[in-house]
Amino acid sequence: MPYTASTPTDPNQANIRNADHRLLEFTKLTPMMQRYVEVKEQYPHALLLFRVGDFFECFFQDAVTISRELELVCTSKESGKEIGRVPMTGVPHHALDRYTSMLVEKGYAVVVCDQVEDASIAAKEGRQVKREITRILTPGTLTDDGMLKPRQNNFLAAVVIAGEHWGLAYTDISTGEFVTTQADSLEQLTLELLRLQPSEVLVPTNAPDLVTMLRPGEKSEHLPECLPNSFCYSLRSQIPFSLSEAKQRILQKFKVRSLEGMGCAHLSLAVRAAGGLLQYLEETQKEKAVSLQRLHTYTLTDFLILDYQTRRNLEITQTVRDGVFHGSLLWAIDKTSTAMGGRALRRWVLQPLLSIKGIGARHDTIQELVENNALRQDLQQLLRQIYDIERLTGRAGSGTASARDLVALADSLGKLPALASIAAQGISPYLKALQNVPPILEELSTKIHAHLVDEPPIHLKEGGLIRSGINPMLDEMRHTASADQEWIANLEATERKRTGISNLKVGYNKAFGYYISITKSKVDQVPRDYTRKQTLTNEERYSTEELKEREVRILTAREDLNQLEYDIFAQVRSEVGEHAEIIRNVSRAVAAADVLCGLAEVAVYQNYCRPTMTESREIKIIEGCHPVVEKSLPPGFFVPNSAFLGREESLNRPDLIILTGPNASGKSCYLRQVGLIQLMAQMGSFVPAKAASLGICDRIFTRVGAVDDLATGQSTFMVEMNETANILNHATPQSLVLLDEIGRGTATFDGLSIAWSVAEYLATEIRARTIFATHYHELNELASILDNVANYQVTVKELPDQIVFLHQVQPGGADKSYGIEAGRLAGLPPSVIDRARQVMKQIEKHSKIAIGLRKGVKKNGKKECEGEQLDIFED
Ligand SMILES: Nc1ncnc2c1ncn2[C@@H]1O[C@H](COP(=O)(O)OP(=O)(O)OP(=O)(O)O)[C@@H](O)[C@H]1O
Repeated sequence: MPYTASTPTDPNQANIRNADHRLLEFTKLTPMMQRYVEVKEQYPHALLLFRVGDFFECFFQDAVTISRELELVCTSKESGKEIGRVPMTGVPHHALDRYTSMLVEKGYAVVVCDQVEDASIAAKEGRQVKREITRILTPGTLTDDGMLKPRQNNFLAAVVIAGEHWGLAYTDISTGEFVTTQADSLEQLTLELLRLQPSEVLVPTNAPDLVTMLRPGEKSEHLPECLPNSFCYSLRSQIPFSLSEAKQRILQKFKVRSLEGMGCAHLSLAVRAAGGLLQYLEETQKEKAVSLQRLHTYTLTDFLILDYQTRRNLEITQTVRDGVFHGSLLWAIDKTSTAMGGRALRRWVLQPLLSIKGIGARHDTIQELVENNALRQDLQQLLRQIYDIERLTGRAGSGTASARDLVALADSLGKLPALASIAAQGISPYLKALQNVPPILEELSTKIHAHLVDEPPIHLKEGGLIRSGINPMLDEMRHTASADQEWIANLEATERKRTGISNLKVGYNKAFGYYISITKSKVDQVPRDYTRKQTLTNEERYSTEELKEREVRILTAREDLNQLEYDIFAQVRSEVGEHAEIIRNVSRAVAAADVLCGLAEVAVYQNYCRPTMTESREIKIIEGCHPVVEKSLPPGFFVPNSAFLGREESLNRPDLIILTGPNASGKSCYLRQVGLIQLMAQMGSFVPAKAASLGICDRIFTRVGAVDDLATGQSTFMVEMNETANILNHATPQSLVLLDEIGRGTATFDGLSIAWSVAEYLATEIRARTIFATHYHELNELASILDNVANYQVTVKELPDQIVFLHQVQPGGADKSYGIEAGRLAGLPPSVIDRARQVMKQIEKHSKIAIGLRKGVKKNGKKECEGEQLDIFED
């Protein structure tokens, strides 16, 4: 549906010259359009959705077109590559929410417009249809360079402290999710806050460190990036979150006798945080706006820990360079069909599991969905028709759902039995969970459909919501009202006949009610019983006793009627709200099934394999790929590489790999791909490899690249050292450590020494599974000293006038760095290159590096040297 821009004729349009030219189709710059212009400038990737009658169409922005199958296809502005698509064929307006929330979930700003005039009239007059923006939905805040930051969410959190330990409770205002947990350290707590990105955190005054840390703009080791700009926190000294008071509040709120069923009975800090949050919600009246789900508890130690740097370096939800969704892991694997599924996938990817059983249940389900294409496709087809049940139920529970929300909810609930019966063909755990749809949900769906009309109006108090035959009183009132309406309809003809005024009209407006309108030239024919109501330039408006009487009757009856309709609607809504907990349980199962169908689809199309998960320390990846780089390259271009890590009694695998290779050969890519494969396996996904056997990791650490942190005034080297210190202080033998270029931010010898000792410490003291990418070829010597260290290199082929990157990781250390060669290819002047070669020869001649070169003897897996182990650059 291509867009054709018209030439601006309205002077108002001059104001929008900076905006996208497509705005020219608006005929008037309303305040909302002005807002659109601002949004468009702020959010270059905003999509614009137009509502046209019962359907909405999408007008493409820079990056969006509509494909032949009528899907909304979003493509990257820079690369022109597709980044996602949404089916758009004849979507009824109540489906708008589903699509918009899905797009917002995926990181787009969405502008929704309503058509404000009849398209056929506009077409006849050769004009564009007038549209007005009704809603602008933005997913997050803007970065300095105009890109979208990840969506800002609706989390509200409360924290309590006792010694080293913390209680953390949070609620998602849009879904009513209400959760509590405990953290054993400040690091654990802040990691969780970073994952949640709450828009508000309540902090007690006795946690000054956290208070300082959360101050906007403040950065620290634990919170290296402050939470979003909109983030604010309240110091609630008045909320002592006392245990007994907190318990009382929770019991009262959920009308239960004990905390046992909520899993937090023994976790006093979690209870106090939850109680404090409840108190805050009550005090600030926010409680009325949230339909809280029953409190549940989770344990932070059930999940693989991904610290802030690792989330950033592995580009899990957004890319490092641009901070955008496109190019992230989530982008590569998100094939969810529902907004709930999208949210669940995000949770899963940020909280990979530690339990083999839990991971196995997800893998089993994916395997079944991979093997049974028809089952997966049938499920996905139905899932696409399901709206955001979680949020719609939340709105029903808090009394903010519109009639359209309820109809959308009913449509979705009505699909669940069919979904369950398709799932019944499966045997895996998550499909079984989908089979239990409580009958009450179907009853609710039927009830909503029986009560509400198919296309209810937006405004609840304007009537027209409830079907006939539902309430005798309503039917009676409608009957009376229609008799009066008929009387009014006949009045014009009656009065024309009585007065002989052929152009007499009966009209209505909100300020003056019903009136009889007579043109000025005919006023001498007005009967005596007419009383004047209003004088206009060319007409006089009158009323009669009878008309006044009818008017009062009609207006009162209409008000009563609308009120009764609203009451009936509110009753249905609150009935839905009463069953919110049951609906949410089912919606969680739907979201999980959606995630798994999506992951299965990715596994099928990208040829992923099911990893074997073990309790061992083994990391064995055969022909692994980087999920994002592979997807971004043409098929067959990515060179797969294997990885073997984790020394064990019987097996001679290394704990530490020293990875060398020229610039741009693929070291970082390899490093990240090993991390991503481990993470994907533990979140329950299949992995981009031919085969994989993976021991569970407790943490993944990464240290990639050297970036100055100007905001905190930390130098490249200090940032690097802080991050390295954090790794050395927290890594365990179960951890996976990925280090890229440690020691590059300082003088060569200092850097080399530090790189050496860090690698040695990791291999001998911690024995964490580590890949250490470096340009210091001297580190290859470590492999001859330590049994659990191996050298690998990324290979290149040298041709007379160029280097060909083979991107192949092979055993052995690289003996050449090709740095000067890279400089030559980059266009450094020949004289500079020649001089560099000369200088290098000199350095090589005069400096002999003797790092543990002396003959050593093996003892306890370590080679012991006769003399000093480290003699660097000794002549
Ligand atoms: N296995 C691979 N198959 C195909 N292309 C690859 C592979 N690995 C990396 N590449 C390509 O090579 C580019 C450079 O890779 P990468 O950044 O990992 O190199 P590097 O060795 O870490 O470089 P530097 O030392 O300069 O940081 C990547 O952007 C990617 O497009």
